[in-house]
Amino acid sequence: MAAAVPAERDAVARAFPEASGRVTHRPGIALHHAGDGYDLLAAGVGPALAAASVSAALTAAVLEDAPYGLVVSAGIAGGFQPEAPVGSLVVADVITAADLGAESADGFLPVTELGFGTVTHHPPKSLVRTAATATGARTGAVLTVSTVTGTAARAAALRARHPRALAEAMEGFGVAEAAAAHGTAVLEIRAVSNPVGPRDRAAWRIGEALAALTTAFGKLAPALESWNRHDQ
Ligand SMILES: O=C(O)c1cccc(C(=O)CC[C@H]2O[C@@H](n3cnc4c(=O)[nH]cnc43)[C@H](O)[C@@H]2O)c1
Repeated sequence: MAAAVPAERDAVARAFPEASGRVTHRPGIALHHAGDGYDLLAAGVGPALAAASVSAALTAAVLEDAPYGLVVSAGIAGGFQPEAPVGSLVVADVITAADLGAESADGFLPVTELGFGTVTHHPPKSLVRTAATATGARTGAVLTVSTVTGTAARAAALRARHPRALAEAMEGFGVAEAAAAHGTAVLEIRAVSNPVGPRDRAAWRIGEALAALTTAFGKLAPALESWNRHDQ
């Protein structure tokens, strides 16, 4: 599981009360072992550091002959209103880099329209279903942005480009790129701490979202045990 910051990682860790608290250091990362085969990583804020950290974890695991079967990007997020209210959970059926591209007179052009790379990753459908059923999360697109939305105009523009967007956060696409490079399945689950829209940091309900994340992982971890990645 890759969160951005230690507070998010520790919220997930609270869903594993029997965990030893053992920490393994590998180049560039610290892996907190939660038991049941889960390692928890504070991968950093933003898609670039998240990708670098997750890639380091995946590579270290392969070199130790214990490759991961799944990477989960998890944390708090902004929720598009009214579909994703504060305190609710969102599981991504599409992980999209929303600001990876170029501006033009005709509007935003994703890098794919410039002839490069990708802007979307699709977690396995059966995994999304399993996670959403277990946690009660809504499913939809989760956007990855490098700039937190701070105006109603920007929120509206993102929704116009991504009508299925339920949430925005800053790491999912980076985590998914690293997972894809290693041929590992990815899932993104987010607890909504604030509405996407005019910046009002004082209104972020971080404690409520972190508690929702703990509850979600308490249900998600056992559900993932039975998930079969070939049943997509
Ligand atoms: O200040 C704290 O106590 C605290 C505890 C946990 C997390 C934080 C963060 O600031 C996490 C940053 C992280 O959250 C995601 N996020 C949350 N809301 C949004 C949003 O509206 N737009 C984009 N990203 C959002 C994001 O993934 C950040 O990395 C603080």
